[in-house]
Amino acid sequence: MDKKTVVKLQEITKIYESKVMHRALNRLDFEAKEGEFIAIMGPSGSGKTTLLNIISTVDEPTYGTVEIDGINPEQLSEEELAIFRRRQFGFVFQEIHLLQMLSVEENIVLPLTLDAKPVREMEERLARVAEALDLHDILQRRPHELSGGQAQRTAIARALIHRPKLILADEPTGNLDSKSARDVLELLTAINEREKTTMIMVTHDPVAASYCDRVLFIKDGEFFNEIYRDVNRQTFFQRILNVLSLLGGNVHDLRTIPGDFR
Ligand SMILES: Nc1ncnc2c1ncn2[C@@H]1O[C@H](COP(=O)(O)OP(=O)(O)OP(=O)(O)O)[C@@H](O)[C@H]1O
Repeated sequence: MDKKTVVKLQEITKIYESKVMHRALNRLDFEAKEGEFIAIMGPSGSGKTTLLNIISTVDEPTYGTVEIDGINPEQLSEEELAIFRRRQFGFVFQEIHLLQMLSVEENIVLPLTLDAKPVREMEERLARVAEALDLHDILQRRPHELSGGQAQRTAIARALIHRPKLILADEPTGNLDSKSARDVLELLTAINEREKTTMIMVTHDPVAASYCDRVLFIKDGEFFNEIYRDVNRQTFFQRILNVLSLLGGNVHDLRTIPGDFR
């Protein structure tokens, strides 16, 4: 049976009208099926974050249609949209937005607190994500007492606790050392496989992208190429590098050099 389509973007154009008009996306089509783990890559300024913002309904396209889980967000009121976003999405960013006054535990359950879920349900779900992400020993700590990897795992726990349909990540490993980055990617992969959560991740890092099922490359706001993972992550990584070298752009975008692959 065909997998369900979770995200469907058709002919998306985004024009920023500041002092000079800028076309950040040009007639881009994009689809994500249930359970897919997709990386979006492209040179700096190619429109990756703009695309992610449109998928997450934080921004609207100038032209084109967006459908998330069969719903057109433009037809929702501001309030409905805020609730839709909170329930359907989990966000993981490079800059980890944990609330400093709250403990790790309080940060993680925040999406459930906002939805006024019963305490028992919160506790059960907290226990489950804490176990999966190896966080139980640090639940009472404050964010400033965490390592980068622990803080990112806390942010992932918060993004997962309400079992969203879709996890959206913008450079989730950008600020981590290579060991913590690998831990986070392995965790995301495990969650993706176990829970069938759809994941879309913007990244400059070909190693991070090699954990995904599919890599979409964009250039100047347009579709450039798309490749699918094969059995071997090392060969997938090589193929990603090949497309990146065709894509051109700034070499500084490639924060990981091939020798860094593990
Ligand atoms: N609010 C805005 N107003 C005007 N132009 C913008 C705005 N946001 C983004 N842009 C422009 O749109 C283009 C795409 O930006 P976007 O942030 O989506 O790129 P990106 O691929 O995520 O880049 P990077 O890898 O550097 O984060 C860039 O040329 C950027 O300068």
